[in-house]
Amino acid sequence: MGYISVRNAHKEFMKDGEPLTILENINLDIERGEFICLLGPSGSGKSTLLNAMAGFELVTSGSITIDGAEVKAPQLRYVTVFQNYGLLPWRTVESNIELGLESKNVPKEERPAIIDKYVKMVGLDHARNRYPAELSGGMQQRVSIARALAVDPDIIFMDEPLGALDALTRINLQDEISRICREEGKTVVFVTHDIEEAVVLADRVVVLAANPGRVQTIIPVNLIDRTDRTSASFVNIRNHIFEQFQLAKEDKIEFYI
Ligand SMILES: Nc1ncnc2c1ncn2[C@@H]1O[C@H](COP(=O)(O)OP(=O)(O)OP(=O)(O)O)[C@@H](O)[C@H]1O
Repeated sequence: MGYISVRNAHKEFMKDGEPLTILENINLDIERGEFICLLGPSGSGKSTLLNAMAGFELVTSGSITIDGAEVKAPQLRYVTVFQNYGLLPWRTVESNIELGLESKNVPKEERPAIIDKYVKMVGLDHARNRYPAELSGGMQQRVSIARALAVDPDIIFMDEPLGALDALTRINLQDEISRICREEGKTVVFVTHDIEEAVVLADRVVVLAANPGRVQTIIPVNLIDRTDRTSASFVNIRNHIFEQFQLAKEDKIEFYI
């Protein structure tokens, strides 16, 4: 059994008074320290699955456990980073990073050293006294990542955290997230619909198919240099995932007749 273990997970939402299956029979084991990307077309249930693992949603049947304990609600040991940064506009960069330390009741005298470490790690030392409105989108997302890391979570759940950023900022942050999360040995579950992003980040890519959301395939990514997006091995894996992604997008209705 994995550190995060999803067993026969099934999720229904009500639509027009009828139950609609969003996730069907999902089985997935994630090991401690693994970086997993959930990749799939729109509506394949990536966010629903992430939210169920993070405790924001309950599965309709089946189970999700973390370290052997059933997930029933969000916990302080796990943090979630969303696309919209979630920064408090009236607090500076430092003070936003401190937010998580406050909720974890880290003693006040220990906080400056922790904030200092993570503000530097995400390259915002020069902007530590600025307010969110004075930061670019990429800088704001760096703050939310620093805030997530600062509480030293066991698991970081990320739901398309780079979705709103321009291409260059996105590439830089992909490389940084990959480096930082590996250095810190974090277990990460990261939702994306960007194939290249998944190759850069993931130890394994879980490709989901839609209608209903289910696991199409799981592809390991064994790259020595993840930052070289032009290497033959990078392109090979990207193409392989692309093929699976295309298959996941095709209508599989014949299997249900
Ligand atoms: N709370 C809800 N109530 C009803 N239906 C929902 C709810 N949350 C999600 N859905 C439906 O579940 C399906 C899967 O949504 P989800 O956001 O998990 O997919 P996704 O793969 O993350 O999509 P995207 O890439 O577009 O964000 C969608 O059809 C969505 O409309």
